[in-house]
Amino acid sequence: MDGLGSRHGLLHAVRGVSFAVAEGEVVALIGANGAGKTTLLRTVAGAHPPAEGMVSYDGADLAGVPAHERVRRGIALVPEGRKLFGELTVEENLLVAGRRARPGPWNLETVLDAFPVLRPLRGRLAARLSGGQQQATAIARALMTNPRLLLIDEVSLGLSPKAVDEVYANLTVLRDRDATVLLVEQDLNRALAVADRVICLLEGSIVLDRKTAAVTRDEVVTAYFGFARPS
Ligand SMILES: Nc1ncnc2c1ncn2[C@@H]1O[C@H](COP(=O)(O)OP(=O)(O)OP(=O)(O)O)[C@@H](O)[C@H]1O
Repeated sequence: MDGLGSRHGLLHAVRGVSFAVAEGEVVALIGANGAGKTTLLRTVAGAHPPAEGMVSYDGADLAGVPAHERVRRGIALVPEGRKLFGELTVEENLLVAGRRARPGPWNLETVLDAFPVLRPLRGRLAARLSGGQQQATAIARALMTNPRLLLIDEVSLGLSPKAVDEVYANLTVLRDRDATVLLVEQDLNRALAVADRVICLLEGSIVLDRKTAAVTRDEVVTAYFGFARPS
């Protein structure tokens, strides 16, 4: 994306954001509450209109391309709150997403192989899952579309530590399979552990964009809060 900005009315939630995600890269987007992470992800997915700048994908400007067409081109969003169909089973949620899937390696069987925690739950109503199981189902559902870019909002928000461990085990599987992922994570340690690169937003702008191997936790914390902590 290049010079991307998004607004909520008068509020300039995302300002002049430029970065590219390379194929096979896992990028963690971090920042304090209200930094603009969700708005940025939704703008990339086509769920929120940009106010300026552009999102390009595969060399094409996505201006005016609706969200469903972005899914067809390979951009899948796992939204905040997961948004599963509560009255459908896990398997039905996955199959609905797979109905108009792009060709690719992911189908019901390969997704259940990758996320074995879901196999015994496939007949359970989504509304009856725990938070961690719902997040795993939401990520699995996005995979069913065979995305080339997976956007995951608030990976661990509201989950127990054990559930977060399980979801991150699934993400590690994806990373090892060279999936391209842009995820939003509040938990710095988790973000730094799973991502190849970390981007920190502060009040809508990028204040840090580095490979995780080349950044210290202190540098990330300073960028996150916008100032260095007194020692
Ligand atoms: N629908 C909306 N209407 C008005 N303002 C909004 C709306 N959604 C978000 N905002 C505002 O836009 C700014 C950025 O919000 P956003 O949700 O993108 O941040 P975030 O970094 O994802 O934060 P959080 O971790 O709290 O979700 C915040 O000031 C927020 O209050």
